[in-house]
Amino acid sequence: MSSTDRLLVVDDEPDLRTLYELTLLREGYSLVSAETVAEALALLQAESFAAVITDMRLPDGSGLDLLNWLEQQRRSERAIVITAHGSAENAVEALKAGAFDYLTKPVDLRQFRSVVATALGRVAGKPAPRRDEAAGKAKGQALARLAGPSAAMEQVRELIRKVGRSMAPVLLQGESGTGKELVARAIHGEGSRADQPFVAVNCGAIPEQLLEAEFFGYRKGAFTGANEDREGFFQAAQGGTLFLDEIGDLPLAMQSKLLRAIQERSVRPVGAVAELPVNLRLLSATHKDLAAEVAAGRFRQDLFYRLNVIQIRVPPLRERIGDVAAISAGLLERIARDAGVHPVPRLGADALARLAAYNFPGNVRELENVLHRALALSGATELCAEDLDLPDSVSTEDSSFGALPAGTAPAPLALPSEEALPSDLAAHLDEVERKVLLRALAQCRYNRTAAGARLGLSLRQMRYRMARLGIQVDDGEPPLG
Ligand SMILES: Nc1ncnc2c1ncn2[C@@H]1O[C@H](COP(=O)(O)OP(=O)(O)OP(=O)(O)O)[C@@H](O)[C@H]1O
Repeated sequence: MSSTDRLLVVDDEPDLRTLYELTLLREGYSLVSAETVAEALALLQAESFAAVITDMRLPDGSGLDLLNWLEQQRRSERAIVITAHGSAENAVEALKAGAFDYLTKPVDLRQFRSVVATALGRVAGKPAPRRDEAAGKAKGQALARLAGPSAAMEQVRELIRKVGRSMAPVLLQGESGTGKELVARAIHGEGSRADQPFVAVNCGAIPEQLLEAEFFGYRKGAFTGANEDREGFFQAAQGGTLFLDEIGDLPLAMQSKLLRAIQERSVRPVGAVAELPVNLRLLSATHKDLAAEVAAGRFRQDLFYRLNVIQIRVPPLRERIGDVAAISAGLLERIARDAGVHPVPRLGADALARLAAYNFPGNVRELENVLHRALALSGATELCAEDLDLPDSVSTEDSSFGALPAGTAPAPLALPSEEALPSDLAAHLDEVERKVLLRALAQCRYNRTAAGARLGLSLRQMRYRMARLGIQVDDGEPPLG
């Protein structure tokens, strides 16, 4: 038994201590117990542990005292805090104070085993850490992709490294296209579960009536068309990270169900009788001001509180325009590689100056689109300002375009002012979207995945949009009707 398997359990109730001890011993850990903060500190001073599992309420203080001590001493122990049932404040407080994760009383032993295993980078029931070469390589990749030398980006990367070490929920706030999903991937990549699944969901892209089935899965026969059991996003992300993008778009009814799943750490598939335990890290993102949404009654305060344990603001590109050169270099390399273009084109000095003078309402995604188009149209090894085809100026009022959902913000966004206003905006936008989808599909030989990728959409999002607009395409075949 190596010292990496040694645990410290702190609880003043003898029965609970015995229960935890038996459970952990059966999993193959060695452990020591303490009844008070003072005893625990004495043990911590004498040796180091892989993890500390502590009750929140202790006779001579609180679990937070231990957390603060671990933090001050820069100790490497991961802390798991056990809080009273229904005490969201305690759980959130513990996570903010640096706890790796928390459990609520009465402790579900399956959950207990799984949370401890996660803290130790193991899979419950299996003694050896399940980390392989490939995972090692995946770790840090997204963080490395997050380019930009600005102080703002450096701060974001620093926060990612820090929060990567715990299971605390993180809310990413930022305009559309600023890189929130990339930040989420980087947090996942920095964590102990980088080799487990990362599931990204665009909450705004799922029709309301399908939300529950998509999130929690369903059982065969639960509704017409449910011909087989299907797992939901929660089950797919089991052991890893679930990233809920555009969380502000979730309807209130679904917000309640999500809150319940977070509190209970279990989900019930539509049509199922039993709950399934889930153990995952929840990251969410929004371009909205969620606090204002709460004030307006459109977002549940208790859910906001649960999601917003740690907040990372991803600043708009115009606030860190000095990042444009470094981000462009990385993007050009990727675009050229995907397109099989050699050598990778450079940006000329005039092109860089042009980019630096633009205010990028669509942020990094817009920059990516601009470079995509420039590379496709130019063919030269050095791109000049003209190849970028940027509008002369975009006033800051136009930056509301930055808030358009993913994939609907072509670059650059300037509406021809002479064009007559549509009498039915929704129908007009549907028509625009239909045309864009059809064009992308045609350009990608009717391959939905490739067409989706061109528009910044996943295959799932692409399917929803196509179904909504009645576009029927089988991969590789032109549309029917
Ligand atoms: N700092 C960066 N360095 C390199 N590439 C970046 C950076 N930030 C964003 N990108 C790239 O820009 C594109 C848009 O980023 P991403 O999808 O993460 O934005 P988002 O904020 O999640 O957008 P939305 O809110 O619309 O979903 C992606 O291709 C991403 O890889």
